[in-house]
Amino acid sequence: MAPQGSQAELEFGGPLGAAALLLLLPATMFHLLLVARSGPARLLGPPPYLPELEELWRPWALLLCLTWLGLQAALYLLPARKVAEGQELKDKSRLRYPINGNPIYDFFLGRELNPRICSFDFKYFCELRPGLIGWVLINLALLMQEAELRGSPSLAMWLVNGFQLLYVGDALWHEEAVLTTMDIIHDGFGFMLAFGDLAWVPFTYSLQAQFLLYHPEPLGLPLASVICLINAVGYYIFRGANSQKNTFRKNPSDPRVADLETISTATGRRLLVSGWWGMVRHPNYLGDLIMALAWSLPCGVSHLLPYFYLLYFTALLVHREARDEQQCLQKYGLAWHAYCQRVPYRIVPYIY
Ligand SMILES: NC(=O)C1=CN([C@@H]2O[C@H](COP(=O)(O)OP(=O)(O)OC[C@H]3O[C@@H](n4cnc5c(N)ncnc54)[C@H](OP(=O)(O)O)[C@@H]3O)[C@@H](O)[C@H]2O)C=CC1
Ligand SMILES: CC(C)CCC[C@@H](C)[C@H]1CC=C2C3=C(CC[C@@]21C)[C@@]1(C)CC[C@H](O)C[C@@H]1CC3
Repeated sequence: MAPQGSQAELEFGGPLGAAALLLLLPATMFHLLLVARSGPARLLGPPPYLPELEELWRPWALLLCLTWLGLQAALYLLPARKVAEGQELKDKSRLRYPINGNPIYDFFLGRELNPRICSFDFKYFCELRPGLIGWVLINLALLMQEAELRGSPSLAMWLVNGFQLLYVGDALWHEEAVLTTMDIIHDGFGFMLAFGDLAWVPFTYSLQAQFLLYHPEPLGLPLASVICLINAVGYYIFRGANSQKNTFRKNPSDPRVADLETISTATGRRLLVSGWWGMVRHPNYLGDLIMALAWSLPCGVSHLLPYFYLLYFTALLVHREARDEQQCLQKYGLAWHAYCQRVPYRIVPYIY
């Protein structure tokens, strides 16, 4: 069993890294929001102005947030829903309580793996609905604001809204797949996921639409078609890879995956070594990154700001891939080494 508590290897740079991220993440989010609405929209450099403290406090904004969470929580609790069985958890239901846990590190990553009140699972609830749907609603509000401002929404705004709506719709349609992510199985529910899900996703993932509202970008049909093609290629790889693995994990004899080549592991689970998962070790990340590029391109190339998501996401996925690699090495040992030899590239064929 993987070491836990005080013996576990610390991630995210340990307490120092966690302390830095606690400050950096909210500061970055504020910086991006302030800069997006300024004329020069400079990603690097100080923000154009700092709002007064009173400007940051609006009772109705708090009420709106609480109402949004309350509404989502009520919908989540509706009795008419499918109940899915989750994966075996990292702690195998045996709890250990180290006395001298580091409070900053624990606050960032969360001590509690899956906090629940009755059947209300805080982490699962936050991971998808409020933040992802909130992101789409913010995008839509920006589209409507642009229509009010300029008579009709621009083609660039339509593309950004359409692409991101597809992405969120896909995540909600395949909701059950979230149960196999490391966020649910491995990470605690701390600042990273609470802030990430509820603030970072809706406010920074909608940055392209925010940028377009203040910095209109003329976009011709030929270029728009190329961008649509890039998004379609990304989505094809992303969905193909995720569905192939999910189908295989659910039922390895399913005709759609039964012919794929696999290697056995000591745990009894097998690893795919052909199909999407024989191309690179994380084909789904590759597709996701191609889509991220397609979301930025409608904003033109005059500013770096709309490419923030692509840059951040590349860093997130490289780090996530390394973490997943460690976890797979612990789970599968020699079989994982064999897989890495057979499929040497991590995300981008022949490059990385
Ligand atoms: N937009 C965003 O901000 C983010 C999006 N994502 C997206 O979410 C999706 C889920 O990503 P994530 O949770 O990181 O992980 P993955 O869906 O990539 O799952 C990784 C797991 O898949 C299994 N696996 C790995 N290789 C193989 C293989 N060859 N054959 C069979 N199983 C294999 C292993 O688990 P096991 O063997 O136990 O099944 C491994 O731990 C991705 O599409 C990603 O792009 C992720 C993070 C952020
Ligand atoms: C605030 C930090 C910099 C990092 C926070 C990370 C979170 C925003 C992401 C961690 C894993 C995520 C996943 C998704 C959204 C972003 C977070 C919460 C998806 C739900 C996006 C849609 C995909 O289809 C599934 C993803 C699972 C992981």
